[in-house]
Amino acid sequence: MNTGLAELREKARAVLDPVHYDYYAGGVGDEVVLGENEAAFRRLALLPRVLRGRATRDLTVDLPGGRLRLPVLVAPTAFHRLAHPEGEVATARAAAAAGTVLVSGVASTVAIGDVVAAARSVDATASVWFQLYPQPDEAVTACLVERAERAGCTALVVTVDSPVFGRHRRDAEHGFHDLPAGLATENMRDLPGGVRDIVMSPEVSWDHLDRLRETTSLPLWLKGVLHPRDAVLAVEHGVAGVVVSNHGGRQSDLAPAAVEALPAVVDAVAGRVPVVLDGGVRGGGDVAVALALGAAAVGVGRPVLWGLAADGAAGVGRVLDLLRDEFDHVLALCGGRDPADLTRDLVVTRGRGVSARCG
Ligand SMILES: Cc1cc2nc3c(=O)[nH]c(=O)nc-3n(C[C@H](O)[C@H](O)[C@H](O)COP(=O)(O)O)c2cc1C
Ligand SMILES: CCCCC(=O)C(=O)O
Repeated sequence: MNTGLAELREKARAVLDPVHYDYYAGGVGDEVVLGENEAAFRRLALLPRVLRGRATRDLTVDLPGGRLRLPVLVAPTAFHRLAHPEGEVATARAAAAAGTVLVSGVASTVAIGDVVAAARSVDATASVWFQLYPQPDEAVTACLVERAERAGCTALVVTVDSPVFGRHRRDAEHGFHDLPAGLATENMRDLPGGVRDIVMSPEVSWDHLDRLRETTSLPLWLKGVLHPRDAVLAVEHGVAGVVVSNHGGRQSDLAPAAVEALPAVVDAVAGRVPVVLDGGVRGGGDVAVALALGAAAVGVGRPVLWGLAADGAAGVGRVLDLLRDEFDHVLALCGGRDPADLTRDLVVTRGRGVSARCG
């Protein structure tokens, strides 16, 4: 892990209520996938290419829903006001200042309108995406989508890896089920039928996704895809992009490491839509490996929460700066001029030698 990120994590651990630290840090079940997401990156290496570099590198990536000045976006995570009193407002400012996208969760502790306003107060062109779980009551989903549109969000991210809540052992041990007094999921107020809670439903289907897509003209990303066949279905159902993710090891503890699921999804999608990866990205080298395996960008979840807890917007800014700086350095070391120079032939599995057929 990048040493700066490790320091921020330790600072976060020191300042956070241990119950809230464990909510952020923990995973499902035995936390096998939680560990594997990071370990899988350490099993991969990048072959440098020589004599083809450039003094300054262009890290920009264009995605449906916004331009990123570095190929790292802020993955949606719940309850930022547990980490810092400003919550998602601070995260939004930092993401906008870094020139990247905040995917703001439906389970935010600041209403989406205020999140977008915070981002735009820093950069009038900032893009904020809205993440939601498709609700079994489609009137609720439609209302959430309309709120995101009215707020000025430029894409929707539909999370589909949560037919039921993941069982997080650390939360169960602490008895952590509810937000403390004074904090609430602000997007979940005044919804049809008086609904207040986010519902996870195993009955949500591709039909729900089709109907959701008909209610909006925003680009729609599908988050939580691991099976290549689902990636193909996603394209057939008209998504603008796919996020390969096991929810940071918080849903099925039998899932593969995110980066291990990436190449097959990239192959299945075959360039028709961009693929983003999240899970276990802890340094610029991980960003480079994911891009070399075909991701257009990566998402980071927990490191942003550590930065937020450690130092509010400045801490989140530090996380994004560290990742940008380290990614740029690794790109230079690989003889890359821009992210497109990171190709799959550069990726090697440690301990298995290098194929003479590379490239
Ligand atoms: C505390 C926490 C809360 C999360 N909440 C959500 C959420 O509300 N919606 C969602 O789609 N993903 C959620 N995620 C998953 C992240 O979007 C992302 O997939 C994951 O954190 C990436 O792994 P990383 O933390 O190793 O970077 C959450 C993750 C964490 C750690
Ligand atoms: C309804 C909140 C869901 C948060 C979440 O997705 C997580 O903690 O992983």
